[in-house]
Amino acid sequence: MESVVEDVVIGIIGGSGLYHLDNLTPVKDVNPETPWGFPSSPIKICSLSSGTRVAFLARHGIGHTISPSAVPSRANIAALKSLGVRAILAFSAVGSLREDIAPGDFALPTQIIDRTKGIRPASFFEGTSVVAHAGFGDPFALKFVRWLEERVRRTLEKEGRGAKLHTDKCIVCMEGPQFSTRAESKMYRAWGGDLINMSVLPEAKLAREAELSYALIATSTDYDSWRENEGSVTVEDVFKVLQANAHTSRVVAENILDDLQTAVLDGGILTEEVGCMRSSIMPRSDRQNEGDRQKLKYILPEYFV
Ligand SMILES: CSC[C@H]1O[C@H](OP(=O)(O)O)[C@H](O)[C@@H]1O
Ligand SMILES: Nc1ncnc2[nH]cnc12
Repeated sequence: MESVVEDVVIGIIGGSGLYHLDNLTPVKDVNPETPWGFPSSPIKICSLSSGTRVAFLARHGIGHTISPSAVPSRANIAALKSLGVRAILAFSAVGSLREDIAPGDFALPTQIIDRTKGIRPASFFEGTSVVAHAGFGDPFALKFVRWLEERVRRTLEKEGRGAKLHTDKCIVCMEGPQFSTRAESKMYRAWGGDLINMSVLPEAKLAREAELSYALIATSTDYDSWRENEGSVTVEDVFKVLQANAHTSRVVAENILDDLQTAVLDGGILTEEVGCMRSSIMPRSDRQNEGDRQKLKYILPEYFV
């Protein structure tokens, strides 16, 4: 197991367009091998000018070589936890299902609709003899999300690009890799979806199982395919906005990470997730396989002694 990287308690997961945080100073790369394999890319430990260090991971690999269905999310979450990370701030390029969420706007979702197709390993307990049912009614760490709201909004205002922050939104996570049909896009709107991506699951579920606080900054790139008389989304549309959104994401990270480090170390924004698996794992039985318990110890050392 990779040893804890001193002082690193925040993990950043960068999505499409956000493959590095080059406004921070690189300290070193680490590449922990977990019981679920290696993460998408080596993890970059980066430092702010204050000395605050964070762990950055590119979800699709540095050269965007991993498609959303093939992202090794279990290895990603386990690797971050093994370094000592306690809160994950993830970024994602998303489609907008609402007129008022324009390309270039940012959003902090609080709910998810799962439209993945069961082909992604979605639990650390899958394939083991240990059964657990993590609570997922509130799929994001709500205290962490609330903490972010004011700070992200202020940063967007200060940056002056006109990007708005939308809160309390519902994100649909689809399988892909193809984009949605027009009928699906309209159906998601009727269901109450506001945003759509291909990445928030199983990432958010695995963070919960590993007792990590997880929040997503959704950066809007397009209007998906629901608008009458408009073309349906293409990668070309997404790319038109991706670089500007990635730049703003780096500015947001740089502006909030010092305060976030303090908040995480205080523990004030972590209270919901820490300890949540204690009541989610089925009681120990002598039928549980010892090898499985050792594997799970990697993410939950308190429960698998
Ligand atoms: C490049 S468009 C579709 C692709 O972009 C998003 O990636 P990420 O969430 O990692 O920013 C979306 O989820 C899809 O994977
Ligand atoms: N319209 C869209 N659908 C799914 N994922 C996306 N990522 C960016 N735009 C998207």
